[in-house]
Amino acid sequence: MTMRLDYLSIFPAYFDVLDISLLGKAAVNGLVEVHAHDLRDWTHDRHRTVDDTPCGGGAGMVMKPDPWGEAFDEIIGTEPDSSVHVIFPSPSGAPFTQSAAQELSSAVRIVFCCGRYEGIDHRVIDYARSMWTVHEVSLGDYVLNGGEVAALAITEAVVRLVPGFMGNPESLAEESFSAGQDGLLEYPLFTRPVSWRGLDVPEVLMSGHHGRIAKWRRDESVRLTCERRPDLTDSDFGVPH
Ligand SMILES: OB(O)c1ccc2cc[nH]c2c1
Repeated sequence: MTMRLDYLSIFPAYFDVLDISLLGKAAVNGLVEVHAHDLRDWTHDRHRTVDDTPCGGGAGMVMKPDPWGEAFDEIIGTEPDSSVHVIFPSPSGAPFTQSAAQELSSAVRIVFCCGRYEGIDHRVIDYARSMWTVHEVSLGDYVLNGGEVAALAITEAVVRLVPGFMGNPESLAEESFSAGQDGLLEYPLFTRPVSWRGLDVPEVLMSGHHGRIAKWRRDESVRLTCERRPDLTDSDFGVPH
């Protein structure tokens, strides 16, 4: 199954980067198909206008609905289809999570709508909700200048989970937030040399004792999660003794 990814933006060149690294390889292997579109291609005036002043007043400009609607008609179609996932990155969106990435990794089509200015006329999102499966998502409690960087981050989080993408899928099981880690943060990692600038690899990791190593790793995951992400912990994790 090939996952089709579409990106609607006034800066489509942001997505040229998807031709490199693993994502580029996935495209070559037919796992994903990437299409970036310039929203201004669906404007009809000399200045290729995509924005206008906000109704009700206020600072900045709002993206007009018309170009979005015409782009939707051409790129996605005019018939409802719940299998199409339309993602609007937004500071006011729901937090994007690893479980959301996992769910989206089985999608056949994902369309990223990258806003700019103060945002997109809300009727565009309402219309999209009437037609497709819509996700308004935020990467965190900070504001970017547009949706493109968020779309790239979400793309990477999703595509790396597509079956066949990662050479060694086992590595996914032990990552932060993965089910195999019970949603905990990943433990600290070490490799050779064993001693480096007076800093040594923890002895337990060189012991060859798999049970002790597993316990050390679990304890470290719990400690780090309790310290850095108490929001992810619950009574089951407790605090390592
Ligand atoms: O922080 B964000 O993810 C984000 C997303 C979309 C727009 C549109 C204008 N500023 C934006 C910020």
